[in-house]
Amino acid sequence: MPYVLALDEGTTSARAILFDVEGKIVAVAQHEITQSYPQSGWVEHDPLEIWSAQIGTVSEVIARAQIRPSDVAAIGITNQRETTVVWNRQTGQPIYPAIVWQDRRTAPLCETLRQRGLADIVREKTGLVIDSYFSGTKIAWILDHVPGARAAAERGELAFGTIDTWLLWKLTDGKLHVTDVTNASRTMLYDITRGCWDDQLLAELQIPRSMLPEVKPSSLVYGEVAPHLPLAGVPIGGVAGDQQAALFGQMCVRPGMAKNTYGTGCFLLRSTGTAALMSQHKMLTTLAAQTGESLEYALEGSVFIGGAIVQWLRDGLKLIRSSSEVESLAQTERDNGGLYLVPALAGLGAPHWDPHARGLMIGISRGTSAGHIARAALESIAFQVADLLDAMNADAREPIAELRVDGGGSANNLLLQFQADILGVRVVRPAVIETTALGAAYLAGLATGFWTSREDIAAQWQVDRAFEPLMSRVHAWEKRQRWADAVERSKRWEEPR
Ligand SMILES: Nc1ncnc2c1ncn2[C@@H]1O[C@H](COP(=O)(O)OP(=O)(O)O)[C@@H](O)[C@H]1O
Ligand SMILES: O=P(O)(O)OC[C@H](O)CO
Repeated sequence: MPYVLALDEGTTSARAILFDVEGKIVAVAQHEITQSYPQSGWVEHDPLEIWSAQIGTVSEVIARAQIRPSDVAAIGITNQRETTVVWNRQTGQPIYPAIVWQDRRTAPLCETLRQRGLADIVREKTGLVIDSYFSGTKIAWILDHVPGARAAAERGELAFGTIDTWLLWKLTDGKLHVTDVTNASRTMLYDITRGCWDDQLLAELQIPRSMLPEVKPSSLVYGEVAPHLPLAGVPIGGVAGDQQAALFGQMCVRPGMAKNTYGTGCFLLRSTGTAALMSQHKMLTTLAAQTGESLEYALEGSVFIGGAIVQWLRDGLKLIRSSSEVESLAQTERDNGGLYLVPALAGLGAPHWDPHARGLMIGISRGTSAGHIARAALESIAFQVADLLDAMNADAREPIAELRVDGGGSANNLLLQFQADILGVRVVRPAVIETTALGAAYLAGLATGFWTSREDIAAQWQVDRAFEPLMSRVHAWEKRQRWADAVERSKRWEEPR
C-alpha cells in the first residue's frame, strides 16, 4: 500500500492530498467552500456542502492518481478549528449552519462571561482567553437561538462537533462521534491539564455533556470508511486541527521549535513539549498533536487576517487579479513610503484581543501608490507575526533559533525576507509547504505503521529556501515602533458608544 491520503478541510476550501512514503505529493484535488456573511461580523458555512466538497475531493484524487482503496494505507483528517456544527443524531441533519471560527456574534456573551469573573478560570483550565473565536459560546448561541434546540440537547438528541468530528461522523455513517485532543483544546470547554471536558465550564454555558464527542489522541486508528463511500474500509488513522497538524508536519516537536502558517489568518505555534506553559502575554496555551501516552503542548498566537488582506486587495480594491501578483506590485516600490496598514478587518486577535478594532491605513500622502499599499499589506502580515513572536519569547524566556513557515502566503519571497528582517531571525521555507496536510498524513501513517517513528519522519523534512535577516536592527526597531503606533490607533474603533 504505497500511499496515505490527507483530507484538509480549511476555511476557504476542502482538499485531498495523496502522499507517498517519502512524504512527496502524488495528487491533489480541491473544492472551494462557499462563505456566507448573513450579518456584519457573522461568518457561516453549510456543513452539508463541506461534506460533499470533501468527499468530492476524495473521488477526484482517486481518479487523478488512478488508485484503488487497497493502495491507501490510511486517511488523516485535518480541519479549520473551532468552527461549530450541531446536528441531530437521528437524522444526521445539522440544525443550523456551521458557525465559523472568524464569526464574532458571541462577543456580547463573552463580555458577560468576563463580567461573571470567569477569565482566570477559563485561562487556567483551557489555556485560552474568553473570545468568540472558540467553539463554546458558538454552541451556546445555537442552543439559545434555534427553536427547540436546548430541549432537544437536554434529551440527548443533538451532537456537537468541530469539522473533524463532523467529517468522522459522515465518513463512518454516524458510527463515530469523536474528536482529537487538539480540536477539543479549542472549544473553551476542555481542561488541557487534566485531559477531560470541564463540568464547570459546561454548566456556565449551559451545554449538556451528552452533546460532546469522545476525545482521543491524534494518531490512532479511529475506525474505517463506511462501505458505501469511496475508499470504503480504509482506516482513519489521524486527526488534528490544522495548525497543530502543520506544527507536526514541520516536525516542530521539540520545545522551542516554532512554525508560522500564512493562510487566511496567521498562526504561530511554538512547541513547549510536555510542559503546559501558561502565557503572561496573552498568547494561548493549546494541545499539540498527541502521538503517544503523554499530552504535549504549544503556545499559540492567532492573527485573524493574514493572507486575507491580500484577498481584500484582490477582491475589494481590485488592485491585483491574483494573490500572487501582490509580490510584483509591492516590488514596484523600494519601501512602504511611510504607509502602514493595520488589517483589523475582523478586530484584532492575539496579543490585543480587541473585537472592536477596525482596519486602518495611515501615512497616506500625495505620493502614495498602489505599490505602497501592496507593500504595506504584506508588511502588516509580518508585523503581526513579529508581535506574536515577541510575546512568545517573553513567555518562554528564550528566543527561537529559526522560524519555519508554510501556507499559501509562504510562497511570497518578499514577505518572507521582510519577515526575517523585522524579526532578526532566520525564516525557513520547507520543500513541501502543504505541511498541514502532510502533518495529518504523518499522524495517520504513524498509527498504521506506514511510517515507524517521529525520527523516520523528521529525516524527510527538507529546506526549500532560508531567508537570513539583512535589515539593520535599528531600522527594524524604528519600523516596529511606527507599526505599534498605528495598531494603537486602530483599537476600539467600533466600540458601542
Ligand atoms: N503569493 C502570495 N502572497 C501573499 N499571500 C498569498 C499569496 N498566495 C496566496 N496568498 C494568500 O494565502 C491565503 C491562502 O492560503 P491557504 O494556505 O490556502 O489558506 P487557508 O488554508 O486559510 O484557506 C489567501 O488568503 C491568499 O490571499
Ligand atoms: O483554515 P485555515 O488554514 O485558515 O485555519 C483556520 C484555523 O484553524 C482557525 O483557528
